[in-house]
Amino acid sequence: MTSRYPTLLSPLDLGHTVLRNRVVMGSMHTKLEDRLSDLPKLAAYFAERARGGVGLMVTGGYAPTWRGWLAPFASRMTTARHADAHRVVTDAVHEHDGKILLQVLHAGRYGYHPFTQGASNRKSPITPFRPRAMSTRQVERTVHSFARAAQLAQRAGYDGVEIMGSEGYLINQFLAARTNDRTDAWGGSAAKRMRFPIEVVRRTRDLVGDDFIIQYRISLLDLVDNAQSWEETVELARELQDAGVSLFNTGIGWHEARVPTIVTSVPPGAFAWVTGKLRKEVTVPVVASNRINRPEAAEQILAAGEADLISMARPLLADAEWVVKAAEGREREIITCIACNQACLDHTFQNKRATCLLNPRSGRETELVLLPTRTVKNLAVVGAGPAGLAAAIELAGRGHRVSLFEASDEIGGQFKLAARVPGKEEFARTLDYYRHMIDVRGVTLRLGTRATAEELAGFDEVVLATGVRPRIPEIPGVEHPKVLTYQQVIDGAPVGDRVAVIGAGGIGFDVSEFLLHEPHEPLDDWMRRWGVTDPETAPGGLATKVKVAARREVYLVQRKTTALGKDLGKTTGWVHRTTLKDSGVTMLRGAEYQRIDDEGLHLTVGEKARVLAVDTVVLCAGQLSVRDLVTPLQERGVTVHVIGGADVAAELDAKRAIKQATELAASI
Ligand SMILES: Cc1cc2nc3c(=O)[nH]c(=O)nc-3n(C[C@H](O)[C@H](O)[C@H](O)COP(=O)(O)OP(=O)(O)OC[C@H]3O[C@@H](n4cnc5c(N)ncnc54)[C@H](O)[C@@H]3O)c2cc1C
Ligand SMILES: Cc1cc2nc3c(=O)[nH]c(=O)nc-3n(C[C@H](O)[C@H](O)[C@H](O)COP(=O)(O)O)c2cc1C
Ligand code: SF4
Repeated sequence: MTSRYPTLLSPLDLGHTVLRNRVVMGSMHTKLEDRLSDLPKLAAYFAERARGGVGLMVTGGYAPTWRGWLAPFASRMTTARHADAHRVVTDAVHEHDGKILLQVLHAGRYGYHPFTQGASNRKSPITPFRPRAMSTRQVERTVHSFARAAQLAQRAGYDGVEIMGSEGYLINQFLAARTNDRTDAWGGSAAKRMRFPIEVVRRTRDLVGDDFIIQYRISLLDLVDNAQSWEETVELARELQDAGVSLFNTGIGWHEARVPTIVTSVPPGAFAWVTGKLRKEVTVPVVASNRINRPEAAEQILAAGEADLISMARPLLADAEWVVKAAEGREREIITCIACNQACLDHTFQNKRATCLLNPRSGRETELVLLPTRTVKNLAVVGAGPAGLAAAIELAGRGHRVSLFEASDEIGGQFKLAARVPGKEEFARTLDYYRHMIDVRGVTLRLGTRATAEELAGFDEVVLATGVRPRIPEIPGVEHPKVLTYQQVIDGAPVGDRVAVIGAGGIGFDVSEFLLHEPHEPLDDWMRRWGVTDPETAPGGLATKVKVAARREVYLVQRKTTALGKDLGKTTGWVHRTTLKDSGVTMLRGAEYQRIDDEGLHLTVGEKARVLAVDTVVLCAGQLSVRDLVTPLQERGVTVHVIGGADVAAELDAKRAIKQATELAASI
């Protein structure tokens, strides 16, 4: 059978070694790196991906000195003891013919601790700690520490290292005038600012010899002011190549940049063009990165000559078998990363282990194990939202006989609504995956069937995943025809030009986006809206933002006095807030609702009475669990498990729903 992905799945000869395909698993700090005692779990995590066919993997960032830590006691590679402990990881990967690089990352002023050092003492806007400027001697020692970390990685059995030169960490802090005001040999001109990474690579190559991969993650778009020009980036790349780099990986945007680079609303493949620009300037292979999650897209980027390899970080967190599924023509079985960040990057910021919303086994390979069942049961799952879908396919995967009841004529529940929100279009892939897996695993799907206690009583056990319904707040006039629930709006009910959205949780934000913008925004429009441009025309690729005309006048209102959107994800909330602000949405907090009538929504904000003269009021005021089958089933003596929104009606919590479903499936 000829592959649909001839380039993606073709080997790449690096001279001293051959990569079995063009798929790179990008670096992700999962928190399993931080303690040596967790390395067997990290080994299992990488082993699954090596078994799944990934060509080359990169670990999360390891600091080359303790001052270079991302956070106190985070991962570092500084002693022979560390190196020897890593054998378990490299052996596990090699056993499955994979290859793995250790990422060396010095956080510089991004270190979240009081002992940070930087090229200068300029504080970053995203951490509370002011770094100390390194002395000339400290700079030299730090250069050596990078090379020493690489040497230790070699001792540990790694196939190479990735040197982290992007996202605003120490290396960028040397490269950019905005963070380097040194007057010694390491600053003062573009050439002197480049010296640090060039020396790092040169000394690393000297210590590790020729037969060891040095991948350098180069910042192609800094997306901050006073950053590198494209000429400087090209000059740097050429110097690094001469110093011994084997491959270039792409880095996009410093962490302090106010341009989204990895969230769902970033169009897939958004930055491949800039990797393509670099590819024309160097002779070593280059890797495209960020928001590439499907095999067709990866193949297209390679076929267009924009890159030699494709990095996927979160997509391979979501599905360890991504490569083998693509190779075998089982694309619809791929759990496609939807770039929600909810269980990966948001966890990192909460100091929790990274996993995946869609795949709770990820990062817990040795802990959440779904084995074939010894006692086949006849099970009913009620509700085909994320909780019921995950429960049904995982139970069937273990060998149980599963019937899945869904009252409506489509699967998806609330998640189906999410997929219609502009910027969340990819959520539809999740539903396609479940639709397909229902067939693959032989689940009996009964659409358009509202399950009753009588028919459910015949099953061995029942999983209730009946989800949530919108909560209707007690506001006089709430029954006025201009009032709609979020569900009615997203289902297509007519909405006027001026709208008040009651409730500024995740759904309130999403409904506002739904009312303001068209889905499937073209890449060019997205770039203009966020001020992303060709770095040849503006240093760092940062241009002035262009406003997009909003389709409606929207008021987003909440009772709470806290900032709107405060409870949205740490890594995604600011994107939603900025989008709505840029679209002219009026945000009101501390509102007391008085009534709704022909005039509009009457409220008081502080002591002041106001009328929002709107045509439509949309209720996004929370949800209630649907649990009407619990008692009738229990009265019949049926074993009932309640999961997902039916258990706890939390907003935007498919993560909890799917995790609970998968854990339940492992236990029945
Ligand atoms: C606009 C919007 C955006 C969202 N965005 C996100 C997001 O970005 N991230 C996130 O994590 N979450 C998001 N969510 C929330 C997420 O969709 C829910 O947390 C999730 O769907 C809850 O899953 P569930 O399976 O428990 O319930 P539901 O999705 O409510 O599904 C329950 C299903 O049960 C069916 N049912 C009920 N009673 C019966 C019965 N007696 N017989 C048969 N079927 C029955 C219903 O028809 C429904 O299909 C969003 C929700 C909305 C509305
Ligand atoms: C949980 C998490 C941790 C990450 N840690 C690192 C890291 O340690 N070093 C690094 O270079 N990039 C890190 N990244 C960024 C990824 O390498 C990658 O650039 C980003 O996720 C976008 O690519 P993707 O869409 O393929 O996931 C991390 C990303 C996530 C989600
Ligand atoms: S949690 Fe969301 S962003 Fe992270 S890997 Fe899973 S689907 Fe992708």
